[in-house]
Amino acid sequence: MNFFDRLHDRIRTVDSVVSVGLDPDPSRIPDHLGEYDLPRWAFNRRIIDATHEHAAVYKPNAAFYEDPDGWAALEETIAYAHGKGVPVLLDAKRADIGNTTRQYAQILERVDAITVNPYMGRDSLQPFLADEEAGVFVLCRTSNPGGADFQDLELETGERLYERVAALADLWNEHDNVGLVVGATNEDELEDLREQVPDLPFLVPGVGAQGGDAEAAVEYGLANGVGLVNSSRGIIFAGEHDGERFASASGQAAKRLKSRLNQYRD
Ligand SMILES: O=c1ccn([C@@H]2O[C@H](COP(=O)(O)O)[C@@H](O)[C@H]2O)c(=O)[nH]1
Repeated sequence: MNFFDRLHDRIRTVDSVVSVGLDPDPSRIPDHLGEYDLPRWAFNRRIIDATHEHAAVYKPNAAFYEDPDGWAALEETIAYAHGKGVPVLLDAKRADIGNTTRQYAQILERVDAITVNPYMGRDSLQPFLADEEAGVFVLCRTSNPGGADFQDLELETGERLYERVAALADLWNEHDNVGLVVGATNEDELEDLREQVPDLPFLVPGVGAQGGDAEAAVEYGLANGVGLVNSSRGIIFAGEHDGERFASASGQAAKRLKSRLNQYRD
């Protein structure tokens, strides 16, 4: 079954478009979890237990797992999320030349969806796009301040670079498996892109810690009711100073975000 059909079902089941970002910064994990072999996994397990009823997906960012214990923590996290029935979107921003990108795409055997970087062009994304079951979210207009440096450049045609990316991603969507990453911090661009590509679901990061606009994220992020609004630190570190009660604080934060976003859903 296609990722976006699975996501549609998941959104209906939990009545939520919240993507819970699993970015377990080791410097912020509660001290008492330090006694575990894999503190990041111990942390994520508790976060998943507390948030899964509100999570449309989990979005681990690969940056927080790129060391031997990290890979192990990520494997456990993916299996546990799947055990709870929650799809996993790996935020890895992948793509490279042919043989390398084919290797990168192997990860789709273990996760449901991935973020990719379009900068190297279509061939660098081909093995991801060819996987009909997986969701492929193409970076389009990112939430960071420097996102404008390249993405807002005006091309000879008069389009912005991010608009060209959206147009190409729409063409690459032969298997209905492509979405865009568009930050909640860019309200005008969100609106512009929704008009340009009405059928592509967006992954919208940047609400919560980055201060993006939750209403715009929902209004423009969803295509036919399908799309994702991500918060990572705002959920998983909501109870950073609550000691052993950190996980229940994250559950409450996920529930609050779900309710807030649901106000704006049709
Ligand atoms: O444009 C982008 C693309 C990806 N991200 C990622 O989303 C989360 C956001 O974390 P918060 O703690 O909610 O700010 C993180 O993994 C980023 O790498 C993004 O923020 N913006």
